[in-house]
Amino acid sequence: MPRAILCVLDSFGIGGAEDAARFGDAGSDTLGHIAQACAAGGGDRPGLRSGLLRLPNMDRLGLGAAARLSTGREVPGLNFSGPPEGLWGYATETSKGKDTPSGHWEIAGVPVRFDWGYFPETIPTFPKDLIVAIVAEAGLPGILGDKHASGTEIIAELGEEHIRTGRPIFYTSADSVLQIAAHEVHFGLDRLYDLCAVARRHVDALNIGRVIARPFVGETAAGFVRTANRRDYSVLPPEPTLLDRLTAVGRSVIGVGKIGDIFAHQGVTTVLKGAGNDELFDAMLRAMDQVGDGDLVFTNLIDFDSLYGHRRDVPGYAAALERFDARLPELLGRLKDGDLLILTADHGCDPTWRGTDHTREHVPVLGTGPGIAGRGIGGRQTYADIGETVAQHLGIEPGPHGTSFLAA
Ligand SMILES: O=P(O)(O)O[C@H]1O[C@H](CO)[C@@H](O)[C@H]1O
Ligand SMILES: [Mn+2]
Ligand SMILES: [Mn+2]
Repeated sequence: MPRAILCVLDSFGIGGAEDAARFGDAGSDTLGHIAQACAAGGGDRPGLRSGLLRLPNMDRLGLGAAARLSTGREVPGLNFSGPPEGLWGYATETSKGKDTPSGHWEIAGVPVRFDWGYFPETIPTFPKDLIVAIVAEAGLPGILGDKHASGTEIIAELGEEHIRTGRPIFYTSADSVLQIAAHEVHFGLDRLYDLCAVARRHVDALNIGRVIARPFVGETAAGFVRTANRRDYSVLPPEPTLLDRLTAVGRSVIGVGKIGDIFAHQGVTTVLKGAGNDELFDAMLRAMDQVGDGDLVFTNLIDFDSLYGHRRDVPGYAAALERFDARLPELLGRLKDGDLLILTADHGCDPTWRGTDHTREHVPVLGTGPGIAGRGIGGRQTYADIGETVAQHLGIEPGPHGTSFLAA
């Protein structure tokens, strides 16, 4: 009775990407740098965590071994000495971007070989005619921002002016993205969603991957917080993904967290949401009770990236990893005969790195399930090998990209 559980720890890179320099990311290493910082006391935060990074359950599956293979370096605190108990290795991204959709689509068997459109690191960043067209169609008094920014910093900077003027905050990043932040109450959540739908149509011609609604609440700069009502308006993947291939033959795909948004709601039969990694972990466990023979549970754990990676918060990232690792036995305990669990990531977001953007890295690939013997799977040349492994495990036809790492 084969089933598959694919769990993406968003942004959990393990260093070593051969093409990192092309992104200005040579030497970035999300796991390695967090572990080194923790070993040096830089991961301590009173009431949260302290000392060496402890990830014994992922390490036992082969995380430390995979990181050593990726970078050639030891990871402080990951000292599991026996042979790894899982399928273990890393994967290299072949897609041109280091963004979330590119990473997930490649995991699902569809590398992104075309160039996304990006906005330049100038102020203003957005083309004038684009903004004029959106402002006119949406009936806005104008916009604020119009630059590259961190989403939490820009609402602290411009949130009060936004409430005063009714002008939404437009910003972007190194990703192919137009983000719009607006107050849930003063501007209105539905109005923000409508505005994003308008913007989506206008950025199609510029080949922009996503428009993202970023609602927030609070009344003053110090008190603004983003809510869980973020919504992504994504373009469709360029080819049928693993999700499409499964649902086309009648299989169920439960998307947990952002998966539905990332795949533009294609190939997902059920969506389970949750606020934060713990709720999403619970939802993943529930999903495992709902799927049957030949089905897929596909989970994205976003906090690693959005709360800690982009915020360059080493203790927060370390604590989130330790929390996930501590709960991993709950997941392992739910695996039934025929199940394949794969833990991986979509890109890096090294919290010790300059700026606030993603980092181009290898990602870990750890697989396990009842009766699956531990074995190194090496450095995979595309994330698509993960999708093809799931395809083979679930007994559907192979796709055009990638190679399964299960025995034939
Ligand atoms: O700083 P925030 O708003 O979290 O933005 C981050 O989230 C966006 C979408 O994943 C990325 O483009 C990144 O810049
Ligand atoms: Mn991501
Ligand atoms: Mn991100």
